[in-house]
Amino acid sequence: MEERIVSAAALPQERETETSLRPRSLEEFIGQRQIKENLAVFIKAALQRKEPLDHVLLYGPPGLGKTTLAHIIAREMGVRLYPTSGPALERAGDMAAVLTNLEEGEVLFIDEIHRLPRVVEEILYPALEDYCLDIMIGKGPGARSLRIDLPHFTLIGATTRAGLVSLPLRDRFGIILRMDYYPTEELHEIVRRAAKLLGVELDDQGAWEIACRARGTPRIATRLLRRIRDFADVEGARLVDRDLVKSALEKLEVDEAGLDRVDRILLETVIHKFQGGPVGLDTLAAAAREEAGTVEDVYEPYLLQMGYLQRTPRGRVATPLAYAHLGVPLRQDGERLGQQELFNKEDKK
Ligand SMILES: Nc1ncnc2c1ncn2[C@@H]1O[C@H](COP(=O)(O)OP(=O)(O)OP(=O)(O)O)[C@@H](O)[C@H]1O
Repeated sequence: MEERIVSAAALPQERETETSLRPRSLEEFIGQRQIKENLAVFIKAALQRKEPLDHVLLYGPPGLGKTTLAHIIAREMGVRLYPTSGPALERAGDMAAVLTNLEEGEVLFIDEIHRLPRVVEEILYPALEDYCLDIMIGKGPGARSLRIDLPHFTLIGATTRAGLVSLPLRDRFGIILRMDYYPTEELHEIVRRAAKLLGVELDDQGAWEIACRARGTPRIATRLLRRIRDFADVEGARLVDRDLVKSALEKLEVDEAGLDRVDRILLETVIHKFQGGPVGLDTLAAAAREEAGTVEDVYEPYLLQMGYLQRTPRGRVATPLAYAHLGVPLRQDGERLGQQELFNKEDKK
C-alpha cells in the first residue's frame, strides 16, 4: 500500500519532527479539556501526597496525542519516562528487566498495550498492585518462587483498541481516559501553534482550511502543514494563505472533507459499480483493487465514522452524504438497492 498523507499512523521519517512539535505541559496541550482538567487534579493530589500517580490507561484512535500526554504527565510529576511498547516485550524476562530498572516514582509507558503477550501481562499484575515481581526459578520439584520488590512506579498504557485490553489488566488502572477526535476549532489552534514552531507564516483562513481536512487528528493536521510548506518553499511564497493551501491540497489529492484518492475511489466504486450497495467487503476491495484487510482497517473506519459509508448485514452501502460529497445525484426511483437497505434498517430501529 502506498504511503498516505491522511494516515493517522506515524510515518517512520516523521518521528523526529513530531517530537519537536509536542506540547510539553498540560497548559500547552490544546483541546481534550475534560481529560486535562481531571489529570491536573490527579497530578496535583499525587504531588501533595508525595505519592506516584495512579496507573493511567489512555485509549482512542491513533494520532490524537496519547504519547504526547504520557510525556506531559511524567514531566508534570517531575519524573523520568521510560518508553516501550507491547510488541517489544516478547518474553516475561523482558518485562522483568524493564521493571527492575525503574526508580521510585518513575513512569513506564507501554504503547500498544493490547499487544502484550499473555505471559508478559501476567508478570505485570502483581507489579501494578503490590509493586513486586514473582519469578519462578528452576523447573520441576526443585522450582521455587522468588519475590523481588519493585519501586513505586506509574504505568501509563496507551491503546487504540480498548476492547482488546484484557479485563484483569484494565481493572488495574485507577485512571482510564478516552481520547476523542478534535473539533475543527481545536485543530485550527493546533495548526497555528505548529506553524509558529516551524516558522511558517500561515494566515488564519489557511489554518482553517487545513483544520477542516485533518480528519479530527492532530498528527494529520501537522503533516498537511509540513507538506504545504514544501509547496510554499518551492514556489517562493512567503505567506501561506487559503489559496496556497487549497492548491497544495488539490495537488496532494486531499479534498474538502479530508478524503484522499483511495477514499473517493472506494465510494465511487460502491456508487457506480454496485448501485450504492450493499456490496460485500471482498467484492468491494477487489473492484477497487485494494486488499480487503486494508480496506477494513485503513480506509473504512473514517468513511464509516463520517457517515459516508454504512455497514449493513448484506454489505457496505454508500449514504446520501457520500452522493452529495461526490456530486452524484441520488436516484428517487427506489431502484437503488443500497438506499432501500438503509431505509429497511431505519424501519427496524
Ligand atoms: N493536543 C495537541 N496539541 C498540539 N499538538 C498535538 C496535540 N495532540 C497531538 N499533537 C501532535 O500530534 C502528533 C501526534 O501525537 P502523538 O504521537 O502523541 O499521538 P498518539 O496518539 O500517541 O499516536 P500514536 O499512538 O499513533 O503514536 C505529535 O506531533 C503531537 O505534537
